[in-house]
Amino acid sequence: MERKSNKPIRMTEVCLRDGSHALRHQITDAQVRRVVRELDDAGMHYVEVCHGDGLGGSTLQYGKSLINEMKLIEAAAMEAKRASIAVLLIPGIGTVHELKEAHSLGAGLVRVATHVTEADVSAQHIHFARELGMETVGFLMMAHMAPVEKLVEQAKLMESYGAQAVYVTDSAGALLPHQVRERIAALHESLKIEVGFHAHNNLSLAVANTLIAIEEGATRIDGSVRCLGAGAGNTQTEVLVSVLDRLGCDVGIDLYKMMDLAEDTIGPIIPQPIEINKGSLVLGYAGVYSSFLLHAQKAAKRFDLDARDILTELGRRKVVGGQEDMILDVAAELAKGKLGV
Ligand SMILES: C[C@H](O)CC(=O)C(=O)O
Ligand SMILES: [Mn+2]
Repeated sequence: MERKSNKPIRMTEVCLRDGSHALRHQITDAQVRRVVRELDDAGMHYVEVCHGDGLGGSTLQYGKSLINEMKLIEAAAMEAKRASIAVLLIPGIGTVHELKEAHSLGAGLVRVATHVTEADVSAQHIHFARELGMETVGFLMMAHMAPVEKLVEQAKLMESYGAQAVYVTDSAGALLPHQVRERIAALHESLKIEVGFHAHNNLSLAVANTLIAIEEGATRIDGSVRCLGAGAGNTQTEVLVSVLDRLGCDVGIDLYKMMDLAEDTIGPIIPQPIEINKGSLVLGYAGVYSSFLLHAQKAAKRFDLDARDILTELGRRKVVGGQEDMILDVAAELAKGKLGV
């Protein structure tokens, strides 16, 4: 495979963070321990562990965690011999206090996540993480909502604050292949630091888009084993590793071990198939944050509505991560017949 970067590809497994959405944040420490142990043994580079909405996300608004994420981070760090434990932090949801605690328990990398046009709110957290000595990465969410020039501008801000890599984050699984190509190419050209890509599979494009990202120079790549992530899940790790292997690109991850983990360890944890169904498809089609799916389905039940109508209206309003309260507002308005469907 032709790649614009000659740096090694390093993968982050997100099933224990993005997958937390799909599991309604009910992950146990025993599950975390087993998954981390097996990922570590398979050669995974980074394993992200925390609430689905990042540090501090366990709230009524985002969903309460069964087990305190700090306990999960500590358990993960105890199991990982080679892999680095990563956490995600959305400034405002998580604070520097939680970051400090996560670091003291063994987290080695933080991804500071903001909406794609709001990189400026990441400055304090990026600086703080660098002072702690953590590997520090910027994560620009809902990347389909900004034109290429804006994305480059925002990524450069994160670079100037000290980020060591910046991700294009396709939170809604809405980016089309040519849009991934132009975004990653522009960042690879404009930044001195590494570029990453995080996909959601709502339009069944996650693996294909990830391959394009790698061709265009992305070297930090996210996957979720068995697609365990929000919406239709992420780039399926074991599938990506297989395809990369077929393309002659060795990422140093043991394929059979990943397959066994997907089948024997993750399979029994998943309460419902993570698939492209009418709900997750609408996420990608309408450009809605993937973690809104289960909240919208719950609201649809409560107000006797079709979740697709709620999601479509949220997409029309260009709602972004952090505006989860809008899901109930929109559902209530639809139920009162205030909005046409
Ligand atoms: C907090 C979000 O779930 C982060 C993420 O994985 C995304 O935007 O996608
Ligand atoms: Mn995600």
